[in-house]
Amino acid sequence: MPYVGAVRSVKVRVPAKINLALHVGAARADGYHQLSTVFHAIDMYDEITATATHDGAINVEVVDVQGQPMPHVPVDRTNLAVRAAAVLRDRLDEPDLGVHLHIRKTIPVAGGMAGGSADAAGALLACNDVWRGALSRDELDALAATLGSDVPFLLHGGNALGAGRGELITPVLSRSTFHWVLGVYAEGMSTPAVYAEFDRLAGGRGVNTPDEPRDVLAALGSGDPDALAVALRNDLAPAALSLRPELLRGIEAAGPAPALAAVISGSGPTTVFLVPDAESAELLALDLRTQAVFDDVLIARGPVPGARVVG
Ligand SMILES: C[C@@](CO)(OP(=O)(O)O)[C@H](O)COP(=O)(O)OP(=O)(O)OC[C@H]1O[C@@H](n2ccc(N)nc2=O)[C@H](O)[C@@H]1O
Ligand SMILES: Nc1ncnc2c1ncn2[C@@H]1O[C@H](COP(=O)(O)OP(=O)(O)O)[C@@H](O)[C@H]1O
Repeated sequence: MPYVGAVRSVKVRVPAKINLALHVGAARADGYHQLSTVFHAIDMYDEITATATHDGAINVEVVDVQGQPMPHVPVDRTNLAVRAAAVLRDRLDEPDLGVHLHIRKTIPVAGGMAGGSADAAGALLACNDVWRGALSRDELDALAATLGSDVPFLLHGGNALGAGRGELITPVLSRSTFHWVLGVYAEGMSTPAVYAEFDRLAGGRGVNTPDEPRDVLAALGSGDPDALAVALRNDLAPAALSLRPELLRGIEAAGPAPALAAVISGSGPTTVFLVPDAESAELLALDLRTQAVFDDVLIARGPVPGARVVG
């Protein structure tokens, strides 16, 4: 039965992620790499507003924090939020359902922080609500995994261990809030290109089963930022640096203090600095802005919950 009723809007807020550990195995037969990763959601959000329509069309408008259009983000059916709405509509078997999606982006595009995946997770949740689809969280999880390896985590948020290609997630508790400074670049990096460079550098020597990031899990359990600092690891970093050697300047920009550690997030290029507290974050951000190594410097903390309806 087609949806009939008053026009409704639902707004969803979805966080960015960073990878506290990204252990990468060899490429699988399906082309994906086996991962053992620890996802960590931070308080940097995209907002997705879904407004139900009755014309069977799914369209999207994407603006930045100032409300300006973002010409580099596709607005056709390749937009991950549009794909998410279409996949949900197929699952509901309601071809007449339509929706207008308005995305306000804060998460850097192609920055290794899963901005597109966040929008897909947000669109799933918003459309399920606005279309009164009533799919359960488990059913949304199954759809999320078909949209991208990072999408299930963005529905859940917090900290989670990611297995398989990253889509099989197990929540992990942490004892405290961690403070981060983010070095953001205007020019993003392609995730498939970074994985391909990882394969080229590995020369066929990649391990089949990446080891579990026990040090990161223990550091989350203890809540100790010093322990987390020595445990951070990203196996894709050499590949990202090989494709963009200038990222090294950013990694080294913080000097010995107050940053505890620096790591590239996911496939890059965003570089994240772990600091002991909020005051250190302000100090480091000021220093990095003065050095002008990055196009933008932001402060964040985590973990935070995943996709949530906010209005
Ligand atoms: C590297 C990571 C780390 O969390 O994040 P980003 O840097 O993209 O944010 C992820 O593995 C990215 O996940 P996601 O961006 O969802 O990737 P997908 O859409 O599933 O896949 C895009 C492409 O990335 C490669 N890919 C992705 C995941 C994986 N485990 N192995 C891969 O080889 C494949 O080439 C695939 O075709
Ligand atoms: N809603 C969206 N937001 C951002 N990028 C999107 C979106 N939909 C599709 N894309 C495409 O996905 C690519 C990867 O974007 P993103 O998810 O932000 O990066 P990453 O995989 O590094 O976390 C972009 O280059 C863009 O062309």
